[in-house]
Amino acid sequence: MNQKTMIKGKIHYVGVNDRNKHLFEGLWPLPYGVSYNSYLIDDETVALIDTVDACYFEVYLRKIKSIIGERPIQYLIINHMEPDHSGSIRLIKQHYPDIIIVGNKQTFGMIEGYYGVTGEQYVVKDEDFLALGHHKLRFYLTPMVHWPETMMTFDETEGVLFSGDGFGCFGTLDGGFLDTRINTDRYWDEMVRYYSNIVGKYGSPVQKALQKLGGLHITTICSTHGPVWTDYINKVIGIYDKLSRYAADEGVVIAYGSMYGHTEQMAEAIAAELSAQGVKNIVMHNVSKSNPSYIIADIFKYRGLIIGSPTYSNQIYPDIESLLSKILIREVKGRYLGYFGSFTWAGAAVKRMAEFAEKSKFEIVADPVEMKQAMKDITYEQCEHLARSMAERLKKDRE
Ligand SMILES: Cc1cc2nc3c(=O)[nH]c(=O)nc-3n(C[C@H](O)[C@H](O)[C@H](O)COP(=O)(O)O)c2cc1C
Repeated sequence: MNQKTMIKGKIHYVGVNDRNKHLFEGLWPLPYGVSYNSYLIDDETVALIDTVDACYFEVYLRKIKSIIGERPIQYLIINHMEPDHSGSIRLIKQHYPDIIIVGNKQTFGMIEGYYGVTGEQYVVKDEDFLALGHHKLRFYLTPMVHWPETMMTFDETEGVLFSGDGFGCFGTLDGGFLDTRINTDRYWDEMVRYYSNIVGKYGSPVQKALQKLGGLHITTICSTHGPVWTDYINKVIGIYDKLSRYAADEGVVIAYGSMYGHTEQMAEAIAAELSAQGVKNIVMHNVSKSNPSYIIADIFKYRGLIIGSPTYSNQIYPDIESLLSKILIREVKGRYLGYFGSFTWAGAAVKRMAEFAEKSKFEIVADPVEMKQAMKDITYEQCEHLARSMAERLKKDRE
């Protein structure tokens, strides 16, 4: 058995690592890099599942050929068309001109549009089937997890789910790719950050996909990003299930902007009182310093959210405005909200945050606190009142 590529049965890992990209989607930092996973089934009929970013094509092709030599690949199964996975379709087609591309109705328009690739197709509907020999594949359409064409491929022989971006996470695969052969510690937080930022808006389609997959006996999850999961399947599915229900733990994220430190002092006063009230999980983010992907991840983790902003040119502080937009886009649900702001001559931030509060449909725990210029005794009292109200609301859920 070739432990460097072998997963189960005749399934091999042929993915690559990207240690060069700084920002995924040009937005989200990659401190541990990212992997683009592709899988090769070296059966009587050979199938390739998803491809990799085109930058890595040479190393990718070498991996494929190290397994099948000069044998042809009959099928290229496309679970997801995002270019970090579909990027090598045209090059694969050039090397394997007779390859039959497998996708659903939504897939092929995108293949032609992105890559000008046409040719023989197998257009699958939900639960259609493809036998390769030992491995027997069934296709499950999972639209909007997180593009319209997304689908998953299930190998009924060995119980292996090729899940596309579903169950994915950031982080390269350093040496091994199987969860049983690597230290998985660094992937858990990166899974929450990946889900909340990349897939986060699509909680309801993810729930539908989980229901559809609920009856399958899954022994292995082969996602397009991160480790191949065998030992931690329940944990991985549990994380995706919890996050897609917007369920969260007891705790409070305080995200604030501050130019000269006064709004920050309000945040400090709130945090100190929350702690005095017995709230243990308090995460403070200065939005000018924390990348928003970490703030969003924490907002998915915790039920309490307190936002603070100075008034800036009669508006909310720009980085707070951007954060509020990210929260609304992701349609985060079921959070308890408090907010506070500051100004020097005419306050606007608190008014604008009230508009956000209404749109978010979050439960507001107390009146907002608005401070003119600097902290006074009354500001401390108001901040502490806001914190106590948040703590009380969180504690109710303990009952
Ligand atoms: C570029 C700029 C624009 C500002 N615009 C307003 C404004 O429109 N209305 C206002 O009352 N204060 C305005 N301020 C004052 C800030 O709101 C004030 O300095 C801030 O609330 C203090 O909080 P901080 O110490 O946390 O930055 C502005 C300050 C700056 C630097």
